[in-house]
Amino acid sequence: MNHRGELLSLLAQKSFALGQFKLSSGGTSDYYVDCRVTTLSAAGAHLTGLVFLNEIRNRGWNPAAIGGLTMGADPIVTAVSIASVLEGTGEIEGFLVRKAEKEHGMKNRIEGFKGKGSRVVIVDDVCTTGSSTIQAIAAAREFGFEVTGVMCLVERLEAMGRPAVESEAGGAPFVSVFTSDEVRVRHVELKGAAK
Ligand SMILES: O=P(O)(O)OC[C@H]1O[C@H](OP(=O)(O)OP(=O)(O)O)[C@H](O)[C@@H]1O
Ligand SMILES: O=C(O)c1cc(=O)[nH]c(=O)[nH]1
Repeated sequence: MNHRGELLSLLAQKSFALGQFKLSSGGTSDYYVDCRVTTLSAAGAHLTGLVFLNEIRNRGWNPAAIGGLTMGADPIVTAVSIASVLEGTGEIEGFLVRKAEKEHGMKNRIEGFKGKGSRVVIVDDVCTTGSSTIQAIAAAREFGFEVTGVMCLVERLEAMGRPAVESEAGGAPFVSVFTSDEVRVRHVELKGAAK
């Protein structure tokens, strides 16, 4: 199995759950993808870094940095920056966007990489309404980054967040690695095989 297939299986096994869940937007859903269980696992972090890096390179984006809204983006950002060193394809720095500006110290909203004018990729683990991704894009632009692409690990198509994200991205492509439907199908397949 390739890295993308392995990552899909991990998400399906570790992160996907059926049930009644309240979402960040205030909506409800009959399923949830707790991506952090995957992106913070040793194997999942490794695969996440490789799969995102591969997508970034295949699209020819060549960003100076990758970043996103804490905390869904946190493990993805670190995984990609480490993978960029290990793969020797050119280093990609990391930054995180706080939900609100820090009130003491340097009073930062953006933590980590601070190369104003640099090309960056914005990431999140899940895109539902797109509100979190949109906040990260807006904060990155306000800081002085140029957003060259936007990525999420799992896109929940039924929530129809894509048009809003694409509008905020202003022409930068929005790429999802998986749809939640793909994760659900793999989850059901693996459950069936385990019986
Ligand atoms: O597309 P949206 O409607 O914004 O929903 C998706 C967001 O929800 C989750 O974060 P959450 O708000 O639970 O916060 P957390 O990362 O701090 O746990 C997830 O990590 C995404 O960032
Ligand atoms: O919309 C959300 O809050 C959300 C959905 C989901 O499946 N996973 C997640 O981490 N957040």
